Amino acid sequence: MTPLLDVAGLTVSLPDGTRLVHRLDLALRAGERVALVGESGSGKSVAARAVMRLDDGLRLGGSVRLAGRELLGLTERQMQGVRGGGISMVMQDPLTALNPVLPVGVQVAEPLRIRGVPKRAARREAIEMLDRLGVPRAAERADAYPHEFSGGMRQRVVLAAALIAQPSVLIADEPTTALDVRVQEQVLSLIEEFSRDLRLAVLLITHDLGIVAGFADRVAVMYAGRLVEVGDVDAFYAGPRHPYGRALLASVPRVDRDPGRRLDVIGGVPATPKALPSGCAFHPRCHRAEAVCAERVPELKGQVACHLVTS
Ligand SMILES: Nc1ncnc2c1ncn2[C@@H]1O[C@H](COP(=O)(O)OP(=O)(O)OP(=O)(O)O)[C@@H](O)[C@H]1O
Repeated sequence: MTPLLDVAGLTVSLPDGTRLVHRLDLALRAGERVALVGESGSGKSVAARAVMRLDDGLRLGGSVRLAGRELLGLTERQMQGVRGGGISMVMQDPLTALNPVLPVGVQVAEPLRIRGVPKRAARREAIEMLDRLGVPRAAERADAYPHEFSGGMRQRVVLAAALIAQPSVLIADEPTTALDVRVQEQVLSLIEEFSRDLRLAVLLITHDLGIVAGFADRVAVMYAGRLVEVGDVDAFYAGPRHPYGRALLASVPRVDRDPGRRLDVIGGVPATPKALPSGCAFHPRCHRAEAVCAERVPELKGQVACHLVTS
């Protein structure tokens, strides 16, 4: 079956040629939920923003197709039609995503207004969407301002704005990081509900493996700008194939293990795409497919990538 979102060989570089994301391949089917995990700086957000074409200064290569339509060649005007309607994105901090001086109902309705829906009809739909996402007294609350909402309610408002124009793909970049655990679960289960009911494909970006198991169908692991592993969620939790995936999983607290046991720590300095240790396999001059050869590059001992391959 043709994927709904098909990212193939996506490369994102700084103007000086430094690669932040290197040949990323990832496909999402309608209704599928994929978690993109990896530690801070591994390139998850850069990749997601590239799919949405949000970073002007970065150079993009490869291909991003939505329902067969190539997005990388589209003009900014054409992309504005895709954003919100085809692919929507929800970010970590709902406050920065919302305009503090506009009532939330107006902001939720905006994607419909951009698409020519008359004001009253757009407001009606915005209230319905807020209600569906569990905002109490939605008709009344639509006239309130973002600061009058709690963090969890604000994230529901952001979600309502992201979903109102019925996108087929939702990219959620750490959507629950700023929320407490109970609200985190509520927001994730709302996203899951939409995914199931409306066949919404979801790419959930997170560094929290604790929330992935109950949510995703597949897990994709990024490390230093590369996708190092993609697999079914059950297979991933049963035994990640890549050393970095294994290290990531070992550092997650689990109730079924000795609660007194100290968590594994991923040692060394994380290799970010911008600051790759020289001699690392991710370095352009190295031809090794595996992460890093610590034996061949002894000065790399102590770097996280070496630990992984030699452990
Ligand atoms: N516009 C930019 N210009 C230069 N470097 C950038 C830019 N955006 C991101 N980077 C760098 O690219 C790398 C990847 O960043 P990115 O935000 O994608 O990481 P991430 O995996 O999403 O991390 P986090 O979980 O902390 O959000 C980092 O080293 C970051 O400093």
